[in-house]
Amino acid sequence: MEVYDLLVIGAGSAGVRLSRMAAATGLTVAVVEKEYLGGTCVNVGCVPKKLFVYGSHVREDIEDAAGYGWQADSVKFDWTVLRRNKDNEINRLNGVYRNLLVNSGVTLIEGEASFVSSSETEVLVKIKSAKSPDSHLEGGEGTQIRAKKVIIATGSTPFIPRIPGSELANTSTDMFYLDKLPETAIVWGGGYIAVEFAGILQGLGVDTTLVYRGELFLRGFDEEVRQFVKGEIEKKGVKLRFNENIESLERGSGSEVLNVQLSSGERVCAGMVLAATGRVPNVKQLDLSCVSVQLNDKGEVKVDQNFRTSHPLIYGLGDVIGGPQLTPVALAEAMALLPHLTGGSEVKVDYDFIPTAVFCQPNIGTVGYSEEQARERYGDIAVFKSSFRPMKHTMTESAERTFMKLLVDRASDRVVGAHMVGAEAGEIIQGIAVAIKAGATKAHFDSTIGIHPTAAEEFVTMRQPSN
Ligand SMILES: Cc1cc2nc3c(=O)[nH]c(=O)nc-3n(C[C@H](O)[C@H](O)[C@H](O)COP(=O)(O)OP(=O)(O)OC[C@H]3O[C@@H](n4cnc5c(N)ncnc54)[C@H](O)[C@@H]3O)c2cc1C
Ligand SMILES: NC(=O)c1ccc[n+]([C@@H]2O[C@H](COP(=O)([O-])OP(=O)(O)OC[C@H]3O[C@@H](n4cnc5c(N)ncnc54)[C@H](O)[C@@H]3O)[C@@H](O)[C@H]2O)c1
Repeated sequence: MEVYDLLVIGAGSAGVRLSRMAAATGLTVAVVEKEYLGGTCVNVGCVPKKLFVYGSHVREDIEDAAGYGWQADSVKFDWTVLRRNKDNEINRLNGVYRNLLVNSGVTLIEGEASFVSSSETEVLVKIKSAKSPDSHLEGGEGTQIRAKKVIIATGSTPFIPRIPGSELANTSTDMFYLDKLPETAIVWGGGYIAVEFAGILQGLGVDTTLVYRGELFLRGFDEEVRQFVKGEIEKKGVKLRFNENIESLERGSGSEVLNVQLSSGERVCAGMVLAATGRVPNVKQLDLSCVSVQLNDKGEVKVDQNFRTSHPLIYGLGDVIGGPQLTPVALAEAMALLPHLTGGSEVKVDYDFIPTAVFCQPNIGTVGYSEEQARERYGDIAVFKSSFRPMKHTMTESAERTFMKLLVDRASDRVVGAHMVGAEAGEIIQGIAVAIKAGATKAHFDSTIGIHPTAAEEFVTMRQPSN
């Protein structure tokens, strides 16, 4: 039996990047994948989600067109077309990932991996599920693989709180494969997935209510951003119920409707409940106890700063080790681990100033500290902000507004946070993130000439602090 230099478990964002980069250095690499190439991001995450966001926004684009003289009298939406075109695009991407791996010389193994045992020099892994008949992948039921090093890159999976009837709830994964859309939906949760899917569903014509147990959703984001987003989402027609939770679900007799018991005592009906209540690391099927890999108190694979687990030959990367659950972070971790495996010069992942976007409608783009965090860290903070009607909507009926905010450490003049809620906020904040990461000061922002007429130019023209 061949002994691979490296066996990667999981062909998601982290696993694919690591395996092909490692194979390019001449190591013999195998990757085991149980479900789909590209992992969560490509199949049931970032990519199809963003396609759905685009799809759902078309409704507003059509409404806005009237202000510019375009008449669209007969407008119809067909979910099956959106879903099918999305599926085709994801299939295309699966093929791209397959080619990337194969062309890099990586051996693809289809199946679910679990640990068997280890010695001082090798780890033994077995493949549980059988290979599908039309698969071009190697492996199959009972295959055992030996490797000098193993990488756990198994990602995470949706978590649904245990309540009576929780099996009736859908997860974000289910949302990508629905046969039809319901007329009404309750989105349960207040994080990224909840606000993104509330926007998608409402935009596609589903009467949507978001139920969140806390005071205000998007915990951890800048308080004013959260308040602003609340207002904007409400304008789009999503009903927001905060300080509310779901206690049980029950199928209504003879109907497709669910009866939903809320913590306030009210009982409501919905065609669907989407549990957007967080994710848990994929570790259950790995039989980690066979190799004494330890988990932390959140059930994530515990690693040191070089991504090594408690076992010297086993490493962890991406969602399964906790930290920010974002694809670019998983990729950065893979690139930082590579030199440890290949003897290259050290690369560290810098977890400060990671930019992120929430693809609610309008988008949030953010980098650096919230005002609350910045005050705690730096003390004296100058706050620059602006809220305005975007130029596009001076000619439409839309009431959508844009919000921007810069936070400056008064002692050093360094910009330590930039936040935006508005169209293409993610696109705009990516550029600002480079400046902030490079240590740009407010003086640098002020001396940068704007691009006119854009919304983004506001970031270099805010002169008067609000405090
Ligand atoms: C709905 C949704 C939207 C998202 N949107 C964004 C976004 O817009 N931007 C962003 O940056 N991030 C987004 N994310 C997060 C992003 O998808 C993850 O952070 C990223 O995919 C993590 O990569 P990973 O390699 O750690 O894990 P994954 O991509 O999940 O890959 C893990 C792979 O391991 C496989 N696997 C698991 N166990 C085994 C086993 N025992 N044997 C073999 N294979 C196994 C899985 O099938 C999977 O393919 C989103 C997530 C979700 C759920
Ligand atoms: N645009 C993006 O980059 C993007 C998009 C989607 C997801 N993601 C990543 O995926 C991760 C997971 O997303 P998510 O939205 O599922 O998780 P999350 O952690 O962001 O939000 C989970 C929500 O569920 C609520 N919740 C948890 N347990 C609950 C319970 N028992 N009862 C009621 N409510 C409960 C929490 O209060 C929280 O509001 C995110 O943290 C993010 O890193 C990123």
